Amino acid sequence: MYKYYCFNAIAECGLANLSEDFVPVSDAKDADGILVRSAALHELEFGKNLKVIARAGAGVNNIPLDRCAEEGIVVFNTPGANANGVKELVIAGMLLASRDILGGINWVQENEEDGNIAKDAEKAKKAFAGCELEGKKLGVIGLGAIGVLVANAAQHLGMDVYGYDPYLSVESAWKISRGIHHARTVDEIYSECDYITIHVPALDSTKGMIDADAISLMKDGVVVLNFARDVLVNSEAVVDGLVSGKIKHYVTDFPTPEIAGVKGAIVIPHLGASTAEAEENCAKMAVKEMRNYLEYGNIKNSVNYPNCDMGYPGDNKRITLLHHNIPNMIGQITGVLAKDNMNIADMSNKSKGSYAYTMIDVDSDIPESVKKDLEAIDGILRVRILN
Ligand SMILES: NC(=O)c1ccc[n+]([C@@H]2O[C@H](COP(=O)([O-])OP(=O)(O)OC[C@H]3O[C@@H](n4cnc5c(N)ncnc54)[C@H](O)[C@@H]3O)[C@@H](O)[C@H]2O)c1
Ligand SMILES: O=C(O)CC[C@@H](O)C(=O)O
Repeated sequence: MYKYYCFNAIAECGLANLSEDFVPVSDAKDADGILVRSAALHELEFGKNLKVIARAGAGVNNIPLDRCAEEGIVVFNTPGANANGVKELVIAGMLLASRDILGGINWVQENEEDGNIAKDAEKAKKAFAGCELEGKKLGVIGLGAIGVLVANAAQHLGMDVYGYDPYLSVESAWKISRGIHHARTVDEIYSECDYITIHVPALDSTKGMIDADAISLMKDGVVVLNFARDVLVNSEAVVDGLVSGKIKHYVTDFPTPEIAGVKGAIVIPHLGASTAEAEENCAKMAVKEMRNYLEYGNIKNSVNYPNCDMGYPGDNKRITLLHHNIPNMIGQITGVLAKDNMNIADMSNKSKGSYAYTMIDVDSDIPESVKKDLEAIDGILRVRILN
């Protein structure tokens, strides 16, 4: 029996994929697994039974990844599951910044009682005229699941698209349209583009990257779009840019007190992934990841441990070990099994940064003493016996 706790509303169609072996609990401290969207978990003290956190979404800056790794908690996210929803809102954001659609809609609402509204609209509309996207230069910073979709869609709209991503994955390279220009430096994006959209994770290396220096390189009247995270921009610099007119519009999915009321800011209440499709995709993927890990120990799409998948153990018994990525771990682990005369049928060991994961299938029952002996090895963070 596995206990799980949901920190946010997780789409029902995902939860429906949990078997009757999974029961919801009302206190996160009792859970084996946590499902979460954007709730901040940094201050949360984790229960000792917690083994997995599955983030139904892409960004994991709401989760203390290193503390989780040290406490033997595997954190997953759902790569790409909400990318299309965000892409569509970014395109909408570019249109809102190009045409004064919001101003026009407000004018109609303010004049709803006007019996001559049809005629008066024809006079008023010149105040809301804009420009087209076609032929304009778009810079996309970060060509992951979202950035690639935005770049390709913008190209289909006739934009001249530049992409910058020094860590481009092979998967993204396969997906990106041939016509997207490869920007070799981020400064090239800043200086060349009329629209700049950022799709990178919030990391120490990316926080505040749109600062006063970056903005000073941009064209006058640039449109900056941020559907990734508020902390990627220096708010003060963006507000200064809007006030001076250097930035024509700052379109963001992240309301903050600094930016919310500033003229030229188009602020959306974090709706990028709020589509039925995105919520369902994320919930299904997060539930699948949590289930596969709790039931079989398989890791796919973890952000703090390596991927490692040995499928279904069949008649074998499975031991899984989360540990530090240090020398002689395998020797010590197999030494414990050898002492108890256990035969290894299959095994896998993978590492990611400072952490590693070992899965071992044996063809006999596993005595409780083996678990204790394995836990006693220096550097072992969690041992599970999946009988
Ligand atoms: N508004 C929303 O609702 C919403 C929804 C999904 C994701 N997001 C945010 O968008 C971010 C991107 O999502 P994704 O699904 O595309 O993630 P992703 O991991 O698929 O892509 C991120 C890309 O950024 C690149 N990158 C990292 N550092 C970079 C740098 N310094 N310069 C340029 N590129 C860099 C990576 O190589 C990767 O290709 C997430 O981390 C999350 O914060 C927001
Ligand atoms: O869950 C959400 O609504 C937002 C998720 C989004 O910010 C993400 O990083 O995937």
